[in-house]
Amino acid sequence: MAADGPLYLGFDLSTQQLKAIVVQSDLTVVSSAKVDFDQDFGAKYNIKKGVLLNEAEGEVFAPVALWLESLDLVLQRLQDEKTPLNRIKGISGSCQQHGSVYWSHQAEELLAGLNSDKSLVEQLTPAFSHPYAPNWQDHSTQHECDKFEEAVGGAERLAQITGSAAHHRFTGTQIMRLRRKLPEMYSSTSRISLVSAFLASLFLGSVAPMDISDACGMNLWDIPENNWSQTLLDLAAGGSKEGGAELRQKLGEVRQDGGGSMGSISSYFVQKYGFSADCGVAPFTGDNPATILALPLRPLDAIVSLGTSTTFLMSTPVYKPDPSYHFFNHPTTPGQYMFMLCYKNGGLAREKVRDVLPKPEGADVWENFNKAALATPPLDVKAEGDKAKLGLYFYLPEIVPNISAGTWRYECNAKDGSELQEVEKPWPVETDARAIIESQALSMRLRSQKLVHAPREGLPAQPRRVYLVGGGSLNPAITSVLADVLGGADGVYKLDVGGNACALGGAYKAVWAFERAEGETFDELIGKRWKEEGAIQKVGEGYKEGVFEQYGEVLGAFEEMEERILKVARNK
Ligand SMILES: Nc1ncnc2c1ncn2[C@@H]1O[C@H](COP(=O)(O)OP(=O)(O)O)[C@@H](O)[C@H]1O
Ligand SMILES: O=C(CO)[C@@H](O)[C@H](O)COP(=O)(O)O
Repeated sequence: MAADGPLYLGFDLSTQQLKAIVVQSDLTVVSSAKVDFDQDFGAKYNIKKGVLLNEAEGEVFAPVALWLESLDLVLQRLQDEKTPLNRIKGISGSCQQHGSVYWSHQAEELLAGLNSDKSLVEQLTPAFSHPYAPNWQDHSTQHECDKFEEAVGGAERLAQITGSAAHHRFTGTQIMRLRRKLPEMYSSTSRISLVSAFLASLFLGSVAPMDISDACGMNLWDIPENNWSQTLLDLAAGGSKEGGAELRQKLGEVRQDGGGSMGSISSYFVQKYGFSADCGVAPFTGDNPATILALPLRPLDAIVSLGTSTTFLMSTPVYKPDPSYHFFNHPTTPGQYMFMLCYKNGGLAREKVRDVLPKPEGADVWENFNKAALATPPLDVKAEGDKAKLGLYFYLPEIVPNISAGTWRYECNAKDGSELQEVEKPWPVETDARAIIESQALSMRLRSQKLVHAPREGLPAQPRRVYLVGGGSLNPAITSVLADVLGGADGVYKLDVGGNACALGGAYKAVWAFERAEGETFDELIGKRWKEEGAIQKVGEGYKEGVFEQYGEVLGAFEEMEERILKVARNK
């Protein structure tokens, strides 16, 4: 670490962890720390994988107090690492998307008057009108989703307005349901923050405005009009104009600039952890928008984030919304958009398949899963004439396609996907290891095919580079199978920070926010300072002629399998 010069701090408040990462102006990482919610606070808050469940209603939520305690703990851990917090010039971060935090009428006063001799949790509990934040895995809002689509004339139209069809986890539908279920809580709420604005507010000592990219995860922000949708605000607030106006106040302004400073850090952090009083707080954003800031992403590059959720991300100048995926404003660059696919059945679903296999004797819990995945050929086609195997492994109700929990196994002709039929009895558990990764990747390939074109003459349409991030990117078998299906004309790369990509994106956002020259874009500034060497590692050649096409042959059958399952679900 250089002995002087400014440092920047990035956070990631995701489902299972709070991570912090400190970088220099030249983007070198100098320090990091993390709190694992289950390990550090599992017993105290009775959480599993970071959340609490009310299965009867499909509710998934996290205690806000857990996050307050985790923030003090992660800062203490950074201090224990001897991180020179006094040199931190700016803070930003990334947080799980869609979650909402409900502030009470005392919030501003309590945030402004924090005493550094006490902890955040001791002082801020009365600052919230609701002790829980709905989590993105919540699926309690089907009724509200139907109302959102009805209100504007269907899923297609809602996607044109807000960038997405109605989704269970999106904040507008969550607010609408909570207002109906807990009217007193709603009326004693002064402000509602997304998780990103909540964490920024703690640092700012005042409720922070929402971020222009994260606001697109609510089904309330009209992207083409660049304003809240009055129709949707009115609906979420119970159907009246007065209700809609009140909700607009609770949500507050959306900050249009992803950079700059929103103000300096609260004296609580200066006194308790030795931050400089000049340290500034930049807007925080969602974890997926921050992931596309972890490296200079070029058009046709794709990022696959293998966290608790699996997401597929691309940056694009064209706004082409569709009900089966999401568009968000880009977190730093006006006129650019982020394309996203999001799956609930990501890391946890792969763990379920892993746990059916015999437990490995060594320390690597993934050993047997990986052996099985790599020993199985693509689609389990071992010889000419073998049927291709396709499965769906939804341990939680899925987002796209909107299918309830279940597992399905089908076979079809490997040459053209014809003669698709459900298999009578499950195939060996070893086959599932490769099939679940293939299934997740086929879904991404199917839904992103309209956004990609041939990177070079003579190649089929596919991404140029595929970057893998998140916990699952540490796994060589998962990365290899994903690469077989998705291609990637210039190879498949893993970000060397593994599970820390969005925290790093948050830290880079802070660098740009405070060091940008007049008019300098994020990509210009980061592009100049980012060195490929040491930041990314090539983990696969990507496009494999023959194998890529083999998966292409069954893409139609995969889509048909989903449609058949959806039809059965609809007729139930
Ligand atoms: N070696 C590994 N192989 C496969 N999956 C892994 C490995 N290490 C971590 N994971 C997965 O990564 C997930 C957590 O990823 P992370 O990006 O830290 O999550 P989040 O940001 O959602 O909290 C876990 O659910 C776990 O399944
Ligand atoms: O719901 C979404 C995106 O729409 C999730 O991607 C969440 O943003 C949380 O992600 P993790 O990082 O915890 O997996």
